[in-house]
Amino acid sequence: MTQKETVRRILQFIRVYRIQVVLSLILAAVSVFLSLYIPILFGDMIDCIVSPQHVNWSLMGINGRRIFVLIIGYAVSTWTMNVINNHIAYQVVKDMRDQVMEKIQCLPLSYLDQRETGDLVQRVIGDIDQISDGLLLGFTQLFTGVLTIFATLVFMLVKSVLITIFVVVCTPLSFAVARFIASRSYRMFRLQTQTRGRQTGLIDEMIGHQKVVQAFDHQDRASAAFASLNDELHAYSWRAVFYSSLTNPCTRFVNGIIYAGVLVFGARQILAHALTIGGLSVLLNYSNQYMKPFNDISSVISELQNALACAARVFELLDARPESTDPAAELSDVKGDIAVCDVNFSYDRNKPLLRHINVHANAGRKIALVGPTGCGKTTLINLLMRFYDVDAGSIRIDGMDIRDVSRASLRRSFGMVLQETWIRQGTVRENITLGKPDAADEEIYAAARAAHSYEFIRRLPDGLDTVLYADSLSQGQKQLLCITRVMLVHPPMLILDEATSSIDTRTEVLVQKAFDALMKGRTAFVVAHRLSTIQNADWILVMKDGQIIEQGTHASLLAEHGFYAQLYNSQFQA
Ligand SMILES: Nc1ncnc2c1ncn2[C@@H]1O[C@H](COP(=O)(O)OP(=O)(O)OP(=O)(O)O)[C@@H](O)[C@H]1O
Repeated sequence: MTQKETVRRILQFIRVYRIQVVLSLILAAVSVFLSLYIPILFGDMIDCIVSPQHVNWSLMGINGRRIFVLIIGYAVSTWTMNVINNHIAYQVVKDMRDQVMEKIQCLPLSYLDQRETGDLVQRVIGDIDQISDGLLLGFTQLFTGVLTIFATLVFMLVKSVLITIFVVVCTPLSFAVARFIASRSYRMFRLQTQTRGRQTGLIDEMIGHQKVVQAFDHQDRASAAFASLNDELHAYSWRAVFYSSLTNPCTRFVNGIIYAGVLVFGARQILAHALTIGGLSVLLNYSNQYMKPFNDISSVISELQNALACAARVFELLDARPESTDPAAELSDVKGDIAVCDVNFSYDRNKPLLRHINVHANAGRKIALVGPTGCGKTTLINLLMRFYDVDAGSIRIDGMDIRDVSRASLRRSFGMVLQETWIRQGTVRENITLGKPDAADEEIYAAARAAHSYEFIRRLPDGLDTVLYADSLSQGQKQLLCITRVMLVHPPMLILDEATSSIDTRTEVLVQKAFDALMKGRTAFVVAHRLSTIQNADWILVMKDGQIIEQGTHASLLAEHGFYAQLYNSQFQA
């Protein structure tokens, strides 16, 4: 996305608040005008001192009162402008975040799968915050900065054309000096950071791998390398400090020269009666402040560049293609007859994964999927839930192609318990009733009893009202809670990813019992990691490299002495 396009998109978000934007711009103009007009009144006050013996007190009083009113006006306009700007930035960012969150809900899983979660979180939180900061600075500093520069020039021109030209001509000198020093100190600071990084790496290596260092008698060489890095660091640090501490005195020196020049030119104009002493004080004041908006703008520009880059990332997410449209037909009164007919699928067109998968699960049957890691078990589950669409073939439930019914009704018909248990922050009740928010306590308890979680829920300090956090429960308890959650909604079909590796034996027995209870009378696909738990499955599919290489019951597969028998024996022996 080009920068122009990004700016156009940001402006679309801002356009909604155009009244506030116009108000903010008017207030910015007022505050700039007042901030520049106040020095003129001070100049007029100086001119009230006609001679050491003669001061025009009445005019001074009038000007004093004017200054008082203008200062209050300046304070009020600046404050109001800041409040409005904050409001606009907050609202724009809120609208953006709402749109992004809405978008994430309707993105296909393939989009989310292909991206790092951290990167997406960064776009929603960090990038949008950066846009907010950029907008705020853009409104408050960029516009006022540009306006201040032009208004100062006009105000100066009115007072003295000659002095204005002098200040404008000398301004680049001050910039050149600041830039020269900044580029040198930046280079040194960068070298200093790099060297510090190398030094940290060396220390980490020496401490973290002390045994290896000693074993290879490497201490002396490591110490010498450390000392040389220390010398380098000292040299760079010294130069960095030297250059950076030069910035202030040098720019002050150049500004001082400009100031002195204005004074000399001004004195000559006073002698020629082309300027008053008050007028000169105004010009001195302006020349002193003329540089400030330039510095503000240069820092705002880098901030704005950053905000634009962040905005481009956010818009890229907003422009991602949503899931294909959903048919209106609903999957209802599901009996649970699942047929996977000659399905082919791949995440990457060049790497075929599932090939010619055929499975038929009659209603109420328990189908186990086994096979080595990466063979495609989870992928088949992803297709059943229509997180991805098949490339060829079809998946039918009670004879209906799952592409002809809404995704929501399809997913509602499946109960899913995955290895990665998802417990959200909230009470036990909120966690269990995720799929049925209006469930009565009796229903919840009945589900909990059936899922063997009743006992541990009862022992929690506030029972169903206990608030859960990420680490409140053990892995096994989390799994029991997830089973209870599914038990409560009575789905006709199940997808279970058996995870028993990090559960103690007693809880494992409970989880197994809970799974058995859950599966009673329901069609279930079980991804099995331990073959001991699926011996009673009605049908076992053995997958390898994206294909079903064997299928049958536990006994028939063992009798085949094939891959399953090999897997079973290896686990059994282990
Ligand atoms: N979202 C994805 N995008 C691209 N490739 C993927 C994606 N998910 C899985 N894969 C790849 O597809 C192959 C099958 O993965 P899958 O998760 O289905 O295997 P699995 O049999 O469930 O393995 P495990 O037992 O380890 O869970 C693997 O090579 C995996 O790297």
